[in-house]
Amino acid sequence: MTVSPSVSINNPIYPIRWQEDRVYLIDQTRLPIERAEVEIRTSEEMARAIETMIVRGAPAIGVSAAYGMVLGAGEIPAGTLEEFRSKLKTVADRLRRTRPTAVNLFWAIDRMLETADRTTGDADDIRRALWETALQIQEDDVRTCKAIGEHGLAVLPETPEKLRILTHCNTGALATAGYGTALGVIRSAWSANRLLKVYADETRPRLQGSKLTAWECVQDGIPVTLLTDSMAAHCMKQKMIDAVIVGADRIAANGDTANKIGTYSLAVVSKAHNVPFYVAAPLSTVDFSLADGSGIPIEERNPSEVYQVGSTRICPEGVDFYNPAFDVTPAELIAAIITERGAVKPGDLKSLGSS
Ligand SMILES: CSC[C@H]1O[C@H](OP(=O)(O)O)[C@H](O)[C@@H]1O
Repeated sequence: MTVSPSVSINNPIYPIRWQEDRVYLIDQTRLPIERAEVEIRTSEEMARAIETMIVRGAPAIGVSAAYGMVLGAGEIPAGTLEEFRSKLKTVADRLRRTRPTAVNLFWAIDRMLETADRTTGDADDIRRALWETALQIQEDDVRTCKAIGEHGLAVLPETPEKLRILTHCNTGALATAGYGTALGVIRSAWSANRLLKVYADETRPRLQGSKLTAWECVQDGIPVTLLTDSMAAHCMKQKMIDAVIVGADRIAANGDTANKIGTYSLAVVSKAHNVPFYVAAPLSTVDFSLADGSGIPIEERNPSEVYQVGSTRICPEGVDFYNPAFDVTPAELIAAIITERGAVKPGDLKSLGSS
C-alpha cells in the first residue's frame, strides 16, 4: 500500500463519500437539476447504483466497487474464516457483473481480494483492512487525477492564444474520486490561465456532457459551450477547436482505447482536421492482458436510453434499437495518452509500468 501525502476527498462535487458504516453517492441521474445523495448501505445497493449509473465513470466505478466490497464484508455472518473468504468472493462476483467495459472495476475488486487474502487475524481484521484499502484507492485516485492534470499541461499545444478544448462525455470529478481525468487536464489548464473555453459534447444517449460536464464547469466558473454530438466537424472546419481531450474506460496494451460511444468518430474528425486528439486516464485503466482493442467488451445498454429522453418517447413503435455504450478508437488516431506517470505515444504505454 503506497504511503503518500494525504489528499482531500471532501469536496461537494466529488461523487463518493464514506461515513460511519455506509456510502453516500451523488445521484448523477438527478444532476444538473438537483444535487442529491443516495445512501448505500449494502453491497447489492452499490451494485445497483453502478448498473443504473447513479455513479458512473471508470475510476468512480472502481472506487464504488471497492466500497461495495467493504459493505459486503460487513454483511457476512459469523463463521469460519474459510466461509468468510468464500462469501467475500461471492460479493466480488456480483460487483463484477455490474458493467463490463471499465477495467477499473475489475482492477479495484482484485485489489480488495488481494487485501483479504494477505490479511491475517479474524474477519474483523479483514473488514478493517478492506476499508483501509478502499480509502487508499479513493485517495490515490484524486492524487492520480491531479498528476494527470499536470502531465496533460505539458503536452497541450503551445498557442499564442488561450486554448479552446473539446471534450466528450464526462471525465470530471463525477467520473472519478475527484478532480477528473480529461476534465482534470482542462481544470489544470484553467488554473494555469491557458484555457479560453471548453466545448462539451452533449453525449447522447445519457447526456453526460450536457448534464454533468457542463455542471462541473459551471461549478468551477470555467466557460463552457454545449455542442450536440454532430457539431464537432463543423467546429473544427471553422478552426474553433485547438485540441480534443477524452477519457477512457479500457485501454489495450497497444493504446487502442474504449471510451464513450462517439469517441471514435470524434477521433476520425480530429485527424481529418489535424486537431490533436488526446486520451487522459490513470494506469489502472490500461489492460495489458489485451494486445489490442479487439478484445475489449463493449457494454450494450437498455434501448430505452435511445428511444426516450427523460420520460418522452422520441420514436414510433415498431423500431429496432442498438445501444452500445462505448466504441474503440485505434491507437493511430491518438496523439498521446496522458497518465499519472507522464504522457506517452500510445505504443509506449509499457514504458510507464503497470498500476
Ligand atoms: C474518467 S473516465 C470516464 C468515462 O466513463 C464514461 O462512461 P460512463 O458514463 O458510461 O460510465 C465515459 O466513457 C468517460 O470517458
